[in-house]
Amino acid sequence: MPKKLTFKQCLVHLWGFLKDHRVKLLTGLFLVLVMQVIYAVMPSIEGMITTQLQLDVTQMAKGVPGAHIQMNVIVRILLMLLGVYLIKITSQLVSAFLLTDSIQKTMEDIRDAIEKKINRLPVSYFDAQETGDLLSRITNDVETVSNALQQTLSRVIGAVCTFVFVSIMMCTINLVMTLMVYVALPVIAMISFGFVKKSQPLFDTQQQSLADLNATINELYSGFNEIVIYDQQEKAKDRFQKANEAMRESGFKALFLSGLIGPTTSLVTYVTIGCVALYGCLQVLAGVITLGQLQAFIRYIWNINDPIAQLSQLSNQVQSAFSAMNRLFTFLDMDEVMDTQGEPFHEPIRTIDFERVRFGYGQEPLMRDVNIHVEAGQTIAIVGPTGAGKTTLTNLLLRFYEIGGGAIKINGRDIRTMSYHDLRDLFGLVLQDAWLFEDTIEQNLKYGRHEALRCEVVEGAKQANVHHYIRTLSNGYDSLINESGSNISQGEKQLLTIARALIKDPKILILDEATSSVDTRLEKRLQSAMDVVMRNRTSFVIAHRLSTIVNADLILVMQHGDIVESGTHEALLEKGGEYAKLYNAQFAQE
Ligand SMILES: Nc1ncnc2c1ncn2[C@@H]1O[C@H](COP(=O)(O)OP(=O)(O)OP(=O)(O)O)[C@@H](O)[C@H]1O
Repeated sequence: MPKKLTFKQCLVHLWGFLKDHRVKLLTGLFLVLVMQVIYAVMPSIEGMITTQLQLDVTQMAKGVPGAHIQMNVIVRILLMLLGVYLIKITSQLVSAFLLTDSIQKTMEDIRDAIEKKINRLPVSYFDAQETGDLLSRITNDVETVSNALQQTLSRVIGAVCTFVFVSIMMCTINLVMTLMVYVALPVIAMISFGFVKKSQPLFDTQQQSLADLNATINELYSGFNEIVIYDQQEKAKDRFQKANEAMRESGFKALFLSGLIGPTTSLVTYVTIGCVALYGCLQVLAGVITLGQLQAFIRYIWNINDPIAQLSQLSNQVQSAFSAMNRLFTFLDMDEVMDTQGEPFHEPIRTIDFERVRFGYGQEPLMRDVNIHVEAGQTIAIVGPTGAGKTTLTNLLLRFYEIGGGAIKINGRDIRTMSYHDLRDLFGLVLQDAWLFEDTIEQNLKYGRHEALRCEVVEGAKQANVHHYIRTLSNGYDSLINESGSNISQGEKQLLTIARALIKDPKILILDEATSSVDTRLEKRLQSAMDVVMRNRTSFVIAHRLSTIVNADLILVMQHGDIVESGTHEALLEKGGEYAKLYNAQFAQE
């Protein structure tokens, strides 16, 4: 398991990904700073209007000759306000554009890197991973980091700047009043952070309850028939009600607690404002500060509370962004398989050999001493009970896993000296669990050879007995296969994968015969398609049907990872060993 990264290491990785977009991002963040300076200065400018009015009115009251409301001064202040307001709006727009653009491009780069990484990871990595986990890494984690950069980063920077700039502005007005606010601030911070800390686990429980509720509903629907048949409706109802109740309870507590933050911090703020206003009025009367400054100061008290509330809420988002970054970058740091830069391999197949091959998925050995010799064009049937190692044998041939000892050779050349591309290009796969992707039938058929012409595709489909079926579809070869491939039957899918193998025309074929029961007509179609695809081709067949076994040039009988018997059908039957037992048992069933 790779080591978790520290916060600093995550930031270093992120900085690396930002390389082409750093200037944009930093300019965007600089503009956030400009916005905060303006935000801090605006109340003081507004206060200047009040101060000017107060001055003019006082002079008029005193009967000073020529005293009047100096509209020109007020208009000048208003124009100044308009100017800074325009700068603020422009900064906001430009910074939003720059941040979004740089962050989305960075996320695109990260997603690209993940996609490339997936292709460079050893197959064994995927054994230990849930597909869902990988998907969530690509989608959710990247999204969380993106949101964190887009919103959280600018909000955190904004909040810190507001705090600093507003503090400076308050100090310039009156130090004692600033101190009074600073006494109240820790109380507000404690309330905010305390409530968030208490409510967060409840929000987590609410999320968990929601997941439980969804799982319960999902099960209720998917297992509806079983629930009814086994008369478990009451139990199912109980489970649903419990999950529902748990969700209500945690949701109520979480919302109630977080809802208390606003009123309680406001209460402390109002008390502070009361005290500051009282002291401030005395200062105004004493002529230490102006009325406009007092007005601005009271605005600042509200403004300085904002960052504290924001930071308390953002702390959770920062944490989850850090976890997401950690998962992403730990994944991107994983060891990759190094491809071999060997001589290209373009010769026709003459021989395939397993020489004293040892292998185990973990510490436990599975194969201890596997020896096979195959001549070009032969059909090799691999038989054995479930878990005997049949699939493993073909996985080793494709070099999905590295062997622990011995060698696998093609034409006498160790496959470890070939590049993955050259090696895997030799093979065609027809597996039980036919894999098709969301695209047209033609694209699916051309998967192994993109340059294949339409006529070659049609020829392949004809040989695989699936052309007529494709013709019955409304769009023929351009018909779309949906995401799960559920709009075609299992048997047809298999015929399509056989056609795909025929179109690729590989030198070696690996065929995992279907065990799922298909109707006799389809079985015949499948059988003859398989015969065609195996004809004159070196083929490894994980065999389940007697016909393949009988006609194979070599039958390998596997047990507990090793080959316990090998030979032709007749020879093995005559021997009366494991194969004979297996064959007779199957024959009795047929
Ligand atoms: N990726 C893996 N990681 C760990 N163990 C594995 C892995 N794949 C297979 N095994 C184990 O190796 C042994 C051989 O498995 P393999 O799939 O090769 O058998 P098989 O003969 O093809 O079985 P089946 O007919 O059921 O497909 C089994 O004990 C299996 O549990």
